[in-house]
Amino acid sequence: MAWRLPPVVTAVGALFLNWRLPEGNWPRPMLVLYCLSGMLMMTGLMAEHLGGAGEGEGFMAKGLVVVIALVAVLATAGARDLVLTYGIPALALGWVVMGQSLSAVEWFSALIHPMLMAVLGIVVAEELLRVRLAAFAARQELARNASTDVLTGLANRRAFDERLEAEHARSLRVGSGYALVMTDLDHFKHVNDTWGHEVGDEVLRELAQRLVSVLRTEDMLGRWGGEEFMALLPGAGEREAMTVAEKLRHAVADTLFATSAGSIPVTTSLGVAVFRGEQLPGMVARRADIALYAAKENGRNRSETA
Ligand SMILES: Nc1nc2c(ncn2[C@@H]2O[C@H](COP(=O)(O)OP(=O)(O)OP(=O)(O)O)[C@@H](O)[C@H]2O)c(=O)[nH]1
Repeated sequence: MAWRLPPVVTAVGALFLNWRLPEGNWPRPMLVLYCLSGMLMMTGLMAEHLGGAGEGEGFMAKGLVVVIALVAVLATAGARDLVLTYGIPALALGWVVMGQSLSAVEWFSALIHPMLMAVLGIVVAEELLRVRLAAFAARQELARNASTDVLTGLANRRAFDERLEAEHARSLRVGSGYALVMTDLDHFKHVNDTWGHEVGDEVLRELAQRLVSVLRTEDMLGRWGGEEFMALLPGAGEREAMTVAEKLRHAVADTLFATSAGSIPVTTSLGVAVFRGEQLPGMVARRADIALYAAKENGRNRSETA
């Protein structure tokens, strides 16, 4: 009874804490304590059994089931806690065994199984942790790929739309507002036709970097279509958005693009639209598109506002 009481007390304690402090910092230390008390219970039952005064093997088997369940939960966090929860009971057991006048063979047979289990448990726990971390990293990578444009590394259309919808909803709710700046390369077909698609791709990558370097951290740039990019400027009004559009335009036009085919002059046209309480974000984007069309019509390498 004395051996079985500590795991019960810690289990009840965990339930109590879960009730009183659901957001507290207690689950991990409590789990370690829970596991340690279970391991000590098992050690105690084994020691008594070895000393001849013990409860039968049936009790040990039941205790073992409890211990396996506890350790399995703790093992998912790696070997760190297991070294403690295995180590202390193993030392206690060694101490008990040494205190008895046993032959070397009896010593060995008493200690070999717990020791073997401890080593195996620690190895398995580390391996489990490694597998779990690898699976987590793979999931993160998958999520990143699903929202990233492969060529430029920018947010793809899907990821941009998600952010735009969130910003639009926020603007409708609290009136914060935002602006969209749509950017399109001028005569990009000519770049592809003259220097090839590879060089066209190099231009797109360099363009993405230059545009990002102009924007603030809270802004977002996404690849909207083939050679179209869209910037979302939270909280921006028309004047501010036009200033940003001009900065973007200069960042492209003022310095030649260094490509594998040599230095190429590149320009962009930009269309600006500011949120005006439209019901759908697509309506704002549509106005940015119309402004961009006007910029193309008015001679390219310029910014226009809707
Ligand atoms: N290299 C490369 N080219 C692309 C990509 N996506 C779209 N394009 C090209 O972008 C060009 C767009 O051509 P147009 O729509 O005629 O526009 P433009 O030549 O830029 O002319 P304006 O927009 O009117 O100034 C086409 O040649 C497409 O093949 C891409 O990922 N890589």
